[in-house]
Amino acid sequence: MTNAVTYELLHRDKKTGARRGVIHTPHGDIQTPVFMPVGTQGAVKAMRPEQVADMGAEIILANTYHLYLRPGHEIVKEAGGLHKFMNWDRAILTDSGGFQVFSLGQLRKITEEGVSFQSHIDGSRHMLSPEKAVEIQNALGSDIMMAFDECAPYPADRSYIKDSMERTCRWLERCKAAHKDVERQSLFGIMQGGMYKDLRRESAERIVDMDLPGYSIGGLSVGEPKELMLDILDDCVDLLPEDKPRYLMGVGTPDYLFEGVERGLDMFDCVEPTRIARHGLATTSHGRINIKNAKFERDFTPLDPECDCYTCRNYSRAYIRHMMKSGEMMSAMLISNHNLHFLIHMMAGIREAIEEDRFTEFKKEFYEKYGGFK
Ligand SMILES: CNc1nc2c(CC[C@H]3O[C@@H](OC)[C@H](O)[C@@H]3O)c3nc(N)[nH]c(=O)c3cc2[nH]1
Ligand SMILES: [Zn+2]
Repeated sequence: MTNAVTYELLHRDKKTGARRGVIHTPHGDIQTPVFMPVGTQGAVKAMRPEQVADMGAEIILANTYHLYLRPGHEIVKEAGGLHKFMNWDRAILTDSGGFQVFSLGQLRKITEEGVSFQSHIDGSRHMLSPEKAVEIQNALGSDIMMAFDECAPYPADRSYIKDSMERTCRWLERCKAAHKDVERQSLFGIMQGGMYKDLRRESAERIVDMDLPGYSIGGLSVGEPKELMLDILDDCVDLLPEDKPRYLMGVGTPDYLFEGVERGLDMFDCVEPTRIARHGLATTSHGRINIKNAKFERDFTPLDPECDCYTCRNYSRAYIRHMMKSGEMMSAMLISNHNLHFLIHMMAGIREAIEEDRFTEFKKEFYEKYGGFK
């Protein structure tokens, strides 16, 4: 019985925890460390799949909660599955909806069975359970399925986090029991435990015991201070198996990516690159720029002079500013393309640096040019 998804460690940096690997999936290999563009509702916003593939993305995310509510997982299944439906033939990771249903606040009720909630679209009532989350992801046909978990809020007291983490472990047992075709899709477990290192250790022990093909660290990037997240990571990344992929959910911006890689994490996802693009913010080698700024009105240079993406090869800051100021969709298309390319390209640089045992130097060079992080 071979798992759909397997990990191969290729090289580890001599001075830090950074590691270089490959994740083998039924829809191709993923070079790690990897940044995964987010396509929550079945599209990476303002991007066509060919563009996302051309810039080197080997895996994208989609979301169980959103696709279940609209258009419905049965429709996606009838269409031949999510790869066919969205015209993406590389790897897909679907998040379980754990994060979404918990961020619905008052509109949801948690029981041992699962979470009942009101749709943010039309107010209709639904129940997401571990079994339901697995059924939906089976219908979507993603290569990596995330377990149904509770992404606990921050801050939260210890007793809440303990109960929540223990329930998430029980839900993981149920996800594992419900997922049958392990050769077609791999179920990843999610470590919870809030900001309590002992609860994180207990969560790690219990989920690693279930011997799943891969694991993620959840419950972070939920508003906690950066130092706190890094302190938690210092303690818990190595609790996850060395021979499996380690995914940090919802992270992040360039600085967090470097910090996560340095601690031995392999996979990252964040909506930021496309979300900030829609507000006119571009990530460049010399920090972030807000294209709406009047100083770009007659600036005929590219967003980032060191970037070779489609946007930077063909358009100026003045033009993109004009597109943004006149409300043209082209601004979101061009800046999203650049921001994603920037992160994908940055990760390629990180992979190369790890191979050549110069990750620390690469990180230092990047930080010196990029300047202070937001
Ligand atoms: C941003 N910070 C953050 N995101 C997180 C996500 C993904 C959000 C998912 O929601 C959408 O992005 C907001 C995308 O589809 C993404 O996969 C998480 N998902 C699960 N299942 N469990 C977690 O503990 C969790 C924690 C997160 N922290
Ligand atoms: Zn560019």
